[in-house]
Amino acid sequence: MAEQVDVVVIGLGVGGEEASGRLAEAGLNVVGIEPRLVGGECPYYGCIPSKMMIRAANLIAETRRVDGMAGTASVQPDWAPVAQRIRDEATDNWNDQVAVDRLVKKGVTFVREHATITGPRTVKAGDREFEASKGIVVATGTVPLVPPIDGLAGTPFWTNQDAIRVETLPASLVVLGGGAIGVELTQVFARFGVAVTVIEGAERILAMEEPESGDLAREALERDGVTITTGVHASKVAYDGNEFTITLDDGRTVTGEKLLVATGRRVDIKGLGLDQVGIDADARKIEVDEHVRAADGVWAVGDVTGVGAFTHTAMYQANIAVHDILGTQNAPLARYHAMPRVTFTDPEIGAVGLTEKQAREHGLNIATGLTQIPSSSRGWIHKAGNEGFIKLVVDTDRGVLVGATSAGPTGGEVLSALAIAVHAAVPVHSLQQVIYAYPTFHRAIGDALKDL
Ligand SMILES: Cc1cc2nc3c(=O)[nH]c(=O)nc-3n(C[C@H](O)[C@H](O)[C@H](O)COP(=O)(O)OP(=O)(O)OC[C@H]3O[C@@H](n4cnc5c(N)ncnc54)[C@H](O)[C@@H]3O)c2cc1C
Ligand SMILES: NC(=O)c1ccc[n+]([C@@H]2O[C@H](COP(=O)([O-])OP(=O)(O)OC[C@H]3O[C@@H](n4cnc5c(N)ncnc54)[C@H](O)[C@@H]3O)[C@@H](O)[C@H]2O)c1
Repeated sequence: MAEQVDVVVIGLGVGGEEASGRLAEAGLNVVGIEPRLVGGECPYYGCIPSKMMIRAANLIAETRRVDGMAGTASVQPDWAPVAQRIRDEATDNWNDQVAVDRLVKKGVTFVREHATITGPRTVKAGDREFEASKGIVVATGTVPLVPPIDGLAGTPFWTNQDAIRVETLPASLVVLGGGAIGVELTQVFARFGVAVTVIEGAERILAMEEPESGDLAREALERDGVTITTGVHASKVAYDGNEFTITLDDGRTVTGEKLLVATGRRVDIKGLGLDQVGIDADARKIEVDEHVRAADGVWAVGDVTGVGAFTHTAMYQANIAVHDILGTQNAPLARYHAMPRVTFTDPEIGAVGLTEKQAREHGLNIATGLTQIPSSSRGWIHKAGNEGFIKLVVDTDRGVLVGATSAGPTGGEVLSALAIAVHAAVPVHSLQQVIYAYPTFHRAIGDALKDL
């Protein structure tokens, strides 16, 4: 017999953990189901450990900038403390007991099983079945997308999970895919002395961002000794027990001791039973409306919705689902026009809203403003490592920013002002009247506004 509850949350990554905890704290009877680690990809194999790696790699790069500016310094990179910190501080040796206890303390009934939807409002998990009077929240995230390249399957290639867990660095690494995961991890490993080659199928790395961002990231990675190949795909992969050989479309070959596949993510919802609630299980994502409702009695949050695969998006959507399920008056509605994202390379590349190309594709009349960080007062003072720029994309009919990129030593932080401007549609005329503190990196926003 099905156990009667209020809500069943399937998948306890960032989105599911937030939604289930909040609903239980609000007094609902909530079951959270997760076969792997409570917290999901971000704390164990994603954001947190990768940013710990980046912190370490950036310390090395900053130390190397001492010469000529503050004396002399040398650094002998050592991966051991990085691996140790990830094991001890970030992941508890990939043990989620603390997260499980935290969730249970909030009142969630935790079930460590794989869940399947068996009918409207019913979910099976192992030998238990639940009937959820209010409904089901699907928060099953994504898995690495592995392209069907001849020979690749069956080789011991890395995904992000292997790269995050690495204890001993290889001498050389080939990275397939120059998106967020590819470029962040490439820079880390290169700064620790690994010979890295990136193969990116698009014309630029960070292909979804402004072309200036891809160019900046490329220059930074090349300064770190990385070899980058763009505009070409891998057609064949071979592994001889010691080394990978990747054959490219144009006949060239690239070799490396390890191969990291970072070619995007895909939802894995085929066996979830979505057809039981009228959702297409063959779709590439679960479509949601402004309440993040996917069907009657079904909400979806996080990467599975295909709306920007970021932790902040999963949290944002979880909040909307929670309010909708609780029936809050004037509940918030999902709006994605000011979606922020930061690629944590050095320089950091933050962006919000539309790129210039996307804005033009939307049929908007556009003006852009661009300024270089090294030519700002603070950038000039900063000197070594000051590369970056601010680019603004303005809808000239409405007189508001619809997108912006902020790249530089604190690009992700400077982005905050631009994110608010895009989110709240602050008139450009008003942004031009702001007093930007001197000499900050964010004062360059004023310079970019003058360039419009
Ligand atoms: C290397 C890397 C670095 C990243 N860095 C950042 C960053 O700096 N900033 C940022 O914002 N984002 C970053 N991300 C993205 C971020 O990790 C994801 O957007 C976030 O984890 C999505 O949360 P989620 O809850 O949607 O899914 P997930 O975290 O993927 O969790 C989904 C959970 O659902 C479970 N599940 C799946 N199927 C079932 C089932 N049938 N039954 C029960 N449970 C199921 C899974 O086991 C999993 O634990 C990074 C990702 C990677 C890989
Ligand atoms: N700082 C952050 O917020 C952060 C960091 C890492 C990951 N993430 C999230 O994780 C998601 C997944 O990251 P990702 O880097 O795997 O995906 P991505 O979609 O960002 O980039 C994948 C890249 O691989 C390329 N590619 C695809 N197939 C290829 C092939 N066969 N050969 C060569 N290149 C190929 C694509 O052109 C693309 O540039 C991101 O979209 C992002 O949302 C966020």
